Amino acid sequence: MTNPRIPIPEPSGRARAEAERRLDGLVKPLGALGRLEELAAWLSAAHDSVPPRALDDVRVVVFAGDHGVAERAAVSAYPREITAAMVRVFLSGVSGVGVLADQAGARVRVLDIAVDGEPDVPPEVVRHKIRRGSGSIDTADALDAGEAERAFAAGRAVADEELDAGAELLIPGDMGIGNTTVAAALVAASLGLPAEDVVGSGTGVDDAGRARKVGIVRAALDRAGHRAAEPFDLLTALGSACAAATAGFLVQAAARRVPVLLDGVFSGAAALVARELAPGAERWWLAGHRSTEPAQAFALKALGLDPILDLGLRLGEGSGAVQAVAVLRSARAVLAGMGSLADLDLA
Ligand SMILES: O=C(O)c1ccc[n+]([C@@H]2O[C@H](COP(=O)([O-])O)[C@@H](O)[C@H]2O)c1
Ligand SMILES: Cc1cc2nc[nH]c2cc1C
Repeated sequence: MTNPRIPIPEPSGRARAEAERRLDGLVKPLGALGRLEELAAWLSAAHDSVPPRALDDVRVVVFAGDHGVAERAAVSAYPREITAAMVRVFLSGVSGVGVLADQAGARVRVLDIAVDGEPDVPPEVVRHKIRRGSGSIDTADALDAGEAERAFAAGRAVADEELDAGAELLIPGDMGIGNTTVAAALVAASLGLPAEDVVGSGTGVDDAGRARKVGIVRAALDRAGHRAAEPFDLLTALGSACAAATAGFLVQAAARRVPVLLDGVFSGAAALVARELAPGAERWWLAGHRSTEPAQAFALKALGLDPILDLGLRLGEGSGAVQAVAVLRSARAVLAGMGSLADLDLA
């Protein structure tokens, strides 16, 4: 299978340099606004504008799906039926990300990409559905031939829908019991790491549960770790329809010059694979927060991304990233509103 590289534009180096020059002249000691200054320059480069434009229209898309590993072994602290039930919770507006998105003035859309079942939801929620569940990666491929490409294209189409409707910042959310096992396998295969190093406790499994997850990831790597060189083959073997759709979503935002705030371990793993399909796309992504999952730390390090927030979150759904929106807006406000050192009346 060939790897169709997707061209990604570069953020503006000119705007970044201009932002850095202006930040140095603001009414504060040099560098005193720390990471906010770096984010202000980053956003200026993305928008090719100093100050950058306001981020009024922020959208979270939650990609929901089931994973075969959760059926075969107790890899999660919760039953797989939670995935379908949570789709209804997202629709009712009382999910964690729903409440936190309200605080940020962001919208939340949920899509059933691969929930195992036919939930009673409006047709638009299943419009991009690829399949019911994904294969158990330790014993079989997650996806059938062609499904990774179809899910990736669906993710791109979803990003296009949101961007055409006016989105100025995209956040990928995830919902899927068992998905931290799949994310760990993708990161381990991509980076050549052993299962023990990447597996975490997900929704809160105990030591025995974590040991079971390590065993599953090890078996998955033994079975198909050698297929990591080709991104669609990797997604087919060790990923899921949601991972492929999330990767497409991330790539399309970058292709259209729109910033993304990555969330936890699942979007981190998808981003690692997405970068292989679209080198340079990572320049349009920020890491919204640090999750408790070790695989996320490895993925972000490999992508050269440093999390904005570190709140000990492990919810997924886009819940950490959406809280970083306030920080990005603050970074922009500094450039847009602060006075200059040169105007101080020191007499
Ligand atoms: O975002 C994270 O890093 C994260 C860490 C732990 C758990 N989660 C969420 O919990 C689910 C996966 O956990 P598990 O234990 O079922 O693999 C899935 O719905 C994720 O959104 C998410
Ligand atoms: C209730 C619940 C909500 C979630 N949201 C994301 N992952 C989740 C896992 C569980 C168990």
